[in-house]
Amino acid sequence: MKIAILPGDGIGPEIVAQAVRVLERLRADGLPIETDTAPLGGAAYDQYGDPYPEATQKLVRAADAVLLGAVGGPQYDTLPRDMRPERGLLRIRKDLNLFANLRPAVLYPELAGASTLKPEVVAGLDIMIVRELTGDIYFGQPRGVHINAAGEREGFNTMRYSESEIRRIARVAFGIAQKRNRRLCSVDKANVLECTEFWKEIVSDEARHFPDVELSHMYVDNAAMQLVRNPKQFDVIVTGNIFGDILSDEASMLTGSIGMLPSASLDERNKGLYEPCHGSAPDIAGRNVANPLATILSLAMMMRYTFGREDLARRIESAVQAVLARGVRTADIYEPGSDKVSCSGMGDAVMAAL
Ligand SMILES: NC(=O)c1ccc[n+]([C@@H]2O[C@H](COP(=O)([O-])OP(=O)(O)OC[C@H]3O[C@@H](n4cnc5c(N)ncnc54)[C@H](O)[C@@H]3O)[C@@H](O)[C@H]2O)c1
Ligand SMILES: CC(C)[C@H](C(=O)O)[C@@H](O)C(=O)O
Ligand SMILES: [Mg+2]
Repeated sequence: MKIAILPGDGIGPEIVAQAVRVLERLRADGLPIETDTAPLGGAAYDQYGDPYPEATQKLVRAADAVLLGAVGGPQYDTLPRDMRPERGLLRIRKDLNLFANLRPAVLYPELAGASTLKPEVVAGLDIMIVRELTGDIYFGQPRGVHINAAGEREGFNTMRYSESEIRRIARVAFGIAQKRNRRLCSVDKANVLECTEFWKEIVSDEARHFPDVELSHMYVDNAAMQLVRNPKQFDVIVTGNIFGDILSDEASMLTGSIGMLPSASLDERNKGLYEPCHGSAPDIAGRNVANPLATILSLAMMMRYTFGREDLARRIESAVQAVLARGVRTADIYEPGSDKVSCSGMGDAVMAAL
């Protein structure tokens, strides 16, 4: 099992360090893990002048799975676009063909009070957002800023999806729905955007192969509203890159904090990159206060999806649940009366519960 570790920027190194402790425990218990570390994002730009340098490319291409912290920071926001940390992240996703991004929003019962929504609205929540990750307005050409016919500067990006891109993500989402409660909601803006009307047509066509899954469609603006009105109506959501980015951040607050939301980004053969859904949180970086659970839970997803080790995934998830049940909380999920710990303190608690 070759695992590439990319700590990234901001809180990335702090949260990844806690997940690596968990990995090391699994290795000590006999799991044949080989790890190697490389920079991505701003850290890579600082070292190599490239947010996705060759050394990192080599390492991740040879790995079975990648564990990533997060990238980005205000000091990089004025760099030319291709040098920015976020571009490094988009390049690695494209390079490894990680088109299927799974973002499960699961509420641990102990955190019902940490959500900003009423406990009865979120209690028992378990939804899976399947976000297409290598297409859409993120990668469509042309893009840029030019002078238009009226002589004015104009910025533009292009929303684009090919039929095969839609079919393959639809098949992944239907497959996941089959193993859950067999309900799939495809989110689009088919009332306005041709590209997403095409999305809806192709997803509907794929439904023929999955007669046991109930397919519904929803406009993205309504979906944003329904997610906070009655999130438990959803089982699996499938959507494009930009809508999935936004809806998954929204869904994170249903679980108490963005610091709780893990993700898996998979290719056709379940090689994967695993990262928390949140960013590098420059506002709290370097203070040892970030919540490492989304990263630790991403490691659980790695065991499940890339290595087929459901037992180890459950072991990690049970440890997280046990720690939450004991009232251990980082600042983002803190409630009066609970036991407030640092980022590494949360790591200590998870290690003790493993
Ligand atoms: N996958 C990624 O690497 C990724 C994802 C999103 C944003 N970013 C980048 O991160 C930088 C900051 O972006 P942003 O501020 O919009 O989003 P962010 O997710 O980094 O932070 C949003 C808010 O959530 C808090 N937060 C995030 N993760 C947390 C954690 N683990 N524990 C506790 N609190 C946490 C932050 O302190 C902040 O208040 C930008 O450069 C952005 O481009 C990277
Ligand atoms: C940093 C950015 C490129 C990234 C995205 O938009 O996909 C992030 O927001 C995410 O959700 O992983
Ligand atoms: Mg995002």
